[in-house]
Amino acid sequence: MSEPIRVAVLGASGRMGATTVRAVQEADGLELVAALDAGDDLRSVTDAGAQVAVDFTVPSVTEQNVHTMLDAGVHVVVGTTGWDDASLGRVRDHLLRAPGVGVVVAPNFALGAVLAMSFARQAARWFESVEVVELHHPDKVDAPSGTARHTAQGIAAARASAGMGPVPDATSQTLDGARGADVDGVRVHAVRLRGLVAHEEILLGNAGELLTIRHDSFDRVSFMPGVLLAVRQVAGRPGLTVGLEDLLGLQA
Ligand SMILES: NC(=O)C1=CN([C@@H]2O[C@H](COP(=O)(O)OP(=O)(O)OC[C@H]3O[C@@H](n4cnc5c(N)ncnc54)[C@H](OP(=O)(O)O)[C@@H]3O)[C@@H](O)[C@H]2O)C=CC1
Ligand SMILES: O=C(O)C1=N[C@H](C(=O)O)C[C@H](O)C1
Repeated sequence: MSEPIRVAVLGASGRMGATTVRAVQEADGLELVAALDAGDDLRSVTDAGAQVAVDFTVPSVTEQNVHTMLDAGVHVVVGTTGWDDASLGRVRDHLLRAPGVGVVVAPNFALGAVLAMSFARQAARWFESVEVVELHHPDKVDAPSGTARHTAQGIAAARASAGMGPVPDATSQTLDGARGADVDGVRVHAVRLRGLVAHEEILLGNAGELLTIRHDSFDRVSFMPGVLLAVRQVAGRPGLTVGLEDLLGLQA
């Protein structure tokens, strides 16, 4: 039998970190060797001999955590949101100086959410109108969600490559925020409600018809199959992988 993959969890006391700690402890072929939270010294990741670090911390620290892990030669699976082209670019550059090391950054590890994004990209070129609504628990610190941004960016790219123009919208008088955020020309709306976990609706409209693609995470265990898949695959994927699509054999 092969040796288990040694895993560290960063943000281990948080909602996602605690769920990940349990999932790693229960998973075949994985061994939890470190569980860190705010204030802990990242050197304990390497002291514990971790091969893969999973980051579910906060947008303000996640990039620095990844650079520190890369300097230590540790593969990283990142679920924390807040990434943009600039921060991803800095990690890509850093990886040139860390040959053989892999980083997977995924805005959503729920298999249904990844499929919903893929379906939305597939549908995008056939619908004149599209808007994204994300709905989350009220303790979430960022809006719109990383998933909604990724969804909107994918839809916008699909529309652009199909040569489509802007989404029709005659709004000229509005209260600030009423039309949501503009992500590459796609309107994104964020709802925060006690009782929710993580949900997304993609609304695609044509004259006389509406296609709704909806995904619901009712429990954080929904993210764990994707997290464990990434932990198992990251060492075999040197460089930066953004999104789980490639790991699931879906078109990004
Ligand atoms: N990709 C995906 O599938 C998913 C991604 N997420 C994302 O994951 C992130 C975490 O979400 P969630 O678990 O709900 O948030 P929580 O606030 O519950 O957890 C974050 C944890 O990180 C800790 N933390 C803060 N700074 C550091 C640090 N420097 N080093 C180590 N730990 C630190 C926090 O400690 P303290 O509270 O003391 O500051 C807290 O325990 C968010 O960005 C969220 O959007 C969430 C769900 C799924
Ligand atoms: O904070 C959360 O809860 C979630 N965050 C991620 C995001 O911003 O997309 C993933 C999921 O939506 C849950």
